[in-house]
Amino acid sequence: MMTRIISQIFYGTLIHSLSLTKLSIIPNALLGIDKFGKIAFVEENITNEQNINDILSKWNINEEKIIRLTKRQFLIPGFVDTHIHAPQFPNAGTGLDLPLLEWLNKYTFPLEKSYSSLEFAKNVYPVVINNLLRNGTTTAVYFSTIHLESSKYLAKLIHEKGQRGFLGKVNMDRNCPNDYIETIESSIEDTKNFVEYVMNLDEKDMKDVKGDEESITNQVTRLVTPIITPRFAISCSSELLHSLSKLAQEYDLPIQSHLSENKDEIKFVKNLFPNLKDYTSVYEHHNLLNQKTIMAHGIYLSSDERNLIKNLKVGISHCPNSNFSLSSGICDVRKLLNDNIKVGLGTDISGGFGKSILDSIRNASVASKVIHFSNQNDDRDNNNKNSHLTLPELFYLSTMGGANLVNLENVIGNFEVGKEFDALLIDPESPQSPIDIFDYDDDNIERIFEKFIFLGDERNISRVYVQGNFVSGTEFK
Ligand SMILES: Nc1nc2[nH]cnc2c(=O)[nH]1
Ligand SMILES: [Zn+2]
Repeated sequence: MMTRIISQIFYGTLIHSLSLTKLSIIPNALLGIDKFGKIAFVEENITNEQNINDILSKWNINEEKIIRLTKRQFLIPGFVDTHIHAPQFPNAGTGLDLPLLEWLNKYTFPLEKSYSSLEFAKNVYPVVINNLLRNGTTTAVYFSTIHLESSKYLAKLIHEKGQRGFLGKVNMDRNCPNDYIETIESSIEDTKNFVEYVMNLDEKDMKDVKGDEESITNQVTRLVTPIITPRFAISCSSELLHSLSKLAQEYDLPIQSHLSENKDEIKFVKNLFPNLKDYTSVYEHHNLLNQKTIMAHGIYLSSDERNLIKNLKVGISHCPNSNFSLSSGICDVRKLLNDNIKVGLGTDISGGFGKSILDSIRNASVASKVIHFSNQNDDRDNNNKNSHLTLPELFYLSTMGGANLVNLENVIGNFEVGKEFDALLIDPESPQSPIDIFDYDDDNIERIFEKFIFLGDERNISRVYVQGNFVSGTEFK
């Protein structure tokens, strides 16, 4: 007897990653979602109405639950932004004339301190989440500021708007302005308060699911998770770093920070921790590196540091727009991948000015080509191991790569049966679409997908789903 209740079906083309190099395009697929937002089935090559009807009756579904995609529309998994500063949104697109440490002091800290006012936060944060959802970011790994009330408000908003989010209250107790700094005691106390508040946000949803008869096989994941967030080694005392690592262990939480982004930053860290071997060792020494840690940037890592990162299963968030915009440098992602290090993409707003992961993909492509031709002379015989990132690789990084960083590789990132449905319905022919399609394209869906990745924008993202829920886009009539 088939008891599982199917709440929605899509009929059309699916595009997703099966591995770093394997992009899968499935035309004429029927994808069913159950009432928990999980993918119940994917049937391939369904080319006639009889086949559709057979599946509908097998699952006891009524025809009205089918959303039929047009010939050129397709579904892709939602994008994962593995590094974004929500409070820096008002600065996006401005202040890109200075390198990191000067940029922080002149532009970033003065903006972030404004979030001591909840009213200020209320004017910014809804815009941030709406904007990201519109751009197809179904999961975001956020920094907020040091402020407890504004950070709680942001967590509640992510939850209400139905985005999947990892949110950290920022911790910093040194080398920052007098009016934007915490004591170690307030930092820890506020972080505990924040963590407990966020953990309770999803309680109700989890209970609703638990109360259901099918709950044992159908547990869904929580949508909003707190993440421990020492800003970076420069702005945290050793004592604070130790206390934060204890907190992460006590609550079994992920951790995020910045690592090896800028040469002056690396020198400063060396001065602050002269007895530790390198920047990565500073975080390791304080027990902050494990498989739940996400470090942004990692541009100047030595092979020893890469080894440590690989062995401890730390993920690197590659934020190429920010790396170009703050003149930080170019991260050699190919080298990280060759070392089997987990990599995802991030926007790093407002170090980077692009709000969409499509922008990160494009900048990651350019960055990898620049690295490739600057390496060409040394590595002529080793072309494959050092080549630029391909389209399947870039797409993997933006979806499955991000899922790996947040340890949700079994929950989101592609359309495997049993995963939760975080997805985007892409319409290359939407009104005002920036994509031109010609007869020459011959309805080749792979070409149209590639055009979306390099030319498309939010106008092509017609509908956005998180855990099966419609969270942004246009309603179907
Ligand atoms: N890009 C970036 N790097 C940082 N390092 C410490 N804080 C920041 C920040 O806000 N942005
Ligand atoms: Zn950052």
